[in-house]
Amino acid sequence: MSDDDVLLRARGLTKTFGDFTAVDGIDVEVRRGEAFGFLGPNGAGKSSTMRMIGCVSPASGGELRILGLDPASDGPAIRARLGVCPQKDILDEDLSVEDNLHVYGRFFGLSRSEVRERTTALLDFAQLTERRHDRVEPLSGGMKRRLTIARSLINNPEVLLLDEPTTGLDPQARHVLWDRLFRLKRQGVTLIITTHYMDEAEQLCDRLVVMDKGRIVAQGSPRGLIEEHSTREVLELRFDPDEQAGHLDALADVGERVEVLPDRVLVYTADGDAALATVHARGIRPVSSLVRRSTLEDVFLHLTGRTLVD
Ligand SMILES: Nc1ncnc2c1ncn2[C@@H]1O[C@H](COP(=O)(O)OP(=O)(O)OP(=O)(O)O)[C@@H](O)[C@H]1O
Repeated sequence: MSDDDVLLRARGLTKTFGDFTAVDGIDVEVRRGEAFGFLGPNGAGKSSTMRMIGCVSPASGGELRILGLDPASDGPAIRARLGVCPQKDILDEDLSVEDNLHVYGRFFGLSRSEVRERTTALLDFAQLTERRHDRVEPLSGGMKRRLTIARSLINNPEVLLLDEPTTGLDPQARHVLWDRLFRLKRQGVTLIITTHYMDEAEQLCDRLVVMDKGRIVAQGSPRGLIEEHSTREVLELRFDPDEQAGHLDALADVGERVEVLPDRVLVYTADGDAALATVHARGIRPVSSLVRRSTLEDVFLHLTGRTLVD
C-alpha cells in the first residue's frame, strides 16, 4: 500500500493511566475511503484509542500518524480535517435542530453563508429537514444520533470517527443510521468506528481489528476473520440447566469444536443439520436447537474464551 493510500498508521501505540495499560502497543493501518472498525467488549481500549486518534488524548508511547501528520505537533491541523461523533450525544437540547448546526459551524469558523449551505445539506442528509425548527430535547434517540453525526460533519471532514454509534438505539433506528453511514462512505469519507456489536462490525466495516484487554487479537475483513477463526455453521443447543453438564462428553466430537456457555452449548461445524442429526441419533434431546452461520461473536469467543456482550 502506498503512503498516499494510508490515512492512519499506528505502530506500538500505547495508552497508560498510572500503572494501568489501557492500550497495549497496537499496530493499525487504515486506508483512505474504507470503513474500519475496532470491535471489542467494554473496557477493551477502543475509546482510549479513539481519543488518541481524535487528538484529544496524547499517546503514552508508540507512533501515530493521521493524514501523514503527527497528533503531538499537528493536533489542530488534523482536527480541522476530522469529524468526531462521541459515544454520548452532546447536543444543546434547548436549542433548535438547525441552531445546533449553526453554533457548531460558527465554532469551526465557517462564514454565515457557508453555515447556511452546510446546514441545509446536513439536515437533508440526517433526514431532519422537517424538524429543523423544533427543539432537540423531545426528539427520538435515533434523530438525536443523526443530528450528532450531522454536526460532526459540519467541517466537511475527510474522516469521521464514530464511537459506539448505535448504542442504545432500537433496531429500526440502527438501520436508518447504518444507511446514512453507507451513504457517507460512498461519498468517499473514511469511517473509523468502535463497536461492541458484532452485527454492526459485520455490516459496516470493510476491515476491522478485534481488541481485548488493550491488545489486538485478530484483524482482517469480517468474512476473512470468520473463515480463519470459525466454522461455516454453528449448532446452538439449549438444555435444562441441571442437565447440560451431563451431555458434554457425548457432544465433544459431534463437530470440529465445542464451546460451553452457561446457558447453551455451541457446536462448530461445516454442516449444522448433519450435526443435529448426530445429536438426535445419540439419544440427546435438547430443549431447543438452532443452526446458524458463524459470526464475529464466534470469532471473539474462540480467541478469548469470552462473549462480546456480557
Ligand atoms: N481516564 C482514565 N483513567 C483511568 N482508567 C481509564 C481512563 N479511561 C479509561 N480507563 C480504563 O481503560 C480501560 C479501557 O477503557 P476504554 O474506555 O478505552 O474501553 P472501551 O473498549 O472503549 O470500552 P467502553 O465501550 O466501555 O468505553 C478500562 O479498563 C477503563 O476503565
